[in-house]
Formats: sequence, structure tokens, C-alpha cells
Amino acid sequence: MTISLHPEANKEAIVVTNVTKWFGEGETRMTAVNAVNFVAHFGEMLFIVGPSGSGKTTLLSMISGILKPDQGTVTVDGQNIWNYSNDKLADFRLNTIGFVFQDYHLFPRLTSAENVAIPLILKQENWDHAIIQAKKYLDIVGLKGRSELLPIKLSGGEQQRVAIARAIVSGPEILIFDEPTASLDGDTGRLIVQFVKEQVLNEHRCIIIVTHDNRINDFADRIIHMEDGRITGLDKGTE
Ligand SMILES: Nc1ncnc2c1ncn2[C@@H]1O[C@H](COP(=O)(O)OP(=O)(O)OP(=O)(O)O)[C@@H](O)[C@H]1O
Repeated sequence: MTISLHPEANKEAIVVTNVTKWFGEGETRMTAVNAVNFVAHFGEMLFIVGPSGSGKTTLLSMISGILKPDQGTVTVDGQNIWNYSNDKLADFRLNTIGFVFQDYHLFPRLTSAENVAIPLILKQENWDHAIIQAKKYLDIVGLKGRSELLPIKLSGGEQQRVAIARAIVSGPEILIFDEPTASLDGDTGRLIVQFVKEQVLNEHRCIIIVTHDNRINDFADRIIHMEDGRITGLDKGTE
């Protein structure tokens, strides 16, 4: 029997070339990210690890269209995103990237369903349809029956799941997680990352996770090590 690969499998999702970012001027200038190069593929879960201050969040911000590099290029799905107009860049952040923040960034006065519906509302979808879709994604992340609750009524793991549902509801090709397990206990953290791997890699998205949490390293396909703004090593994941 011939097994055919998904057409997107192993295609280059993100190509980072010589990317550099400085902060400050003159004598106080420091290089947060220093001539970084790597490629991430569709169907891959790539971890970026390294000590505090090594440049991981700065690098994520440049990949996600939030912070412009001082040098180098970021190509996503074949397009140099830093050549985009401001409008196109805003469109890229809304449609192509799903970003999950360490502290979830949920809106405290909105219910779970309303939080998840936000990307769809921003894409001009009808409110009722957006809420129906949001509830579907809350079911997928295991939060059936929690859709009417405010974030304060949810545990940390549940809030993280709401943030994940919000990141995937509009079908972005690239998912970026900044320390997704930092506020979770070990078992919940592993369950969340396992869930993301199963649900999302099935659809051949590309996932980049920045983490200090070596309890989840076995989920990585590859692990990039950073130190002082540079890539210092690349491991194959162990799973
Ligand atoms: N807006 C900024 N202005 C000045 N310096 C900054 C700014 N953002 C980051 N830095 C500096 O750049 C370096 C890299 O920071 P960054 O947050 O990218 O590291 P990190 O590896 O993500 O750290 P952590 O694991 O603690 O989040 C640090 O020395 C930091 O102080």
C-alpha cells in the first residue's frame, strides 16, 4: 500500500534568515537576537528553549509580525512578512498566526465563548455564528458546558484551554505559544501540550513553543537552544 503524505507535510512554514534585533542606543545598545537562522515546517512542533533573557520572546515577536527586525528576513508560507504594508501585516496577525500568551490574556468581562469568538468577530463574522463556532471549539478543547463562565470561574488549565480555542478557532496555519505551561501543574501542562499536538498537527499546522518547562520536551519534534540572542544548538525531540 502506498501512503501519501499530506500535501503540506514538511513544506517550509517559517524561514528565519539572519534575524537581528537591538534595543537601546550608543553605549547602552544590546543585541537581544543576534543573526538567528532556522526553518520550521508544516506538521512540526518546534520548541525554543533557553535561559531568561536569551531572546526567545523577542524572536517570537518578530516571527508573529509584532516587532520589526533590525536586520534579516522572516518568510512565512513563502512571503517576506516585513515587506507587507501595515494593513497586510494586521491581516497576517489576524488570519495566519494564532498566539497563546503565558498569562492567557483573556478578557475578564467576557464569557469563555465570547473570548473564543473574538477572532471571528474581528473577521466580520455574524455574532450568533461566531458564538456557535466558539462553543464547538470549546467542546474540542474539553470545555463542554463551560462556555457561559467568566474566566475568573475557571482554573488555570481551563483558562489556558480557552486561550488555545481562541487561537485555533479561525484556523491559523501557524500557532505560537509563549510559555504555555508556566502557570500549570506538571500533569495539566503535559495534557495541554499533548492535546495541542494531536488536534493541531493532524491538520498540518506549524507550532512553535517557547518553554522553560523540560517536562514537556518529549513532545517536541525539534528543540532549538538559545543563549545570549544566538542559537547554540538544535536537538531532535525524543518522542
Ligand atoms: N522592549 C525592550 N527594550 C529593551 N530591552 C528589551 C526589550 N525587550 C527585551 N529586551 C531585552 O532583550 C533581551 C532578551 O529579552 P527576551 O524577553 O526576548 O528574552 P527571553 O529569552 O524571552 O526571556 P524570558 O525567558 O525571561 O521571557 C533581554 O536582555 C531583555 O532585557
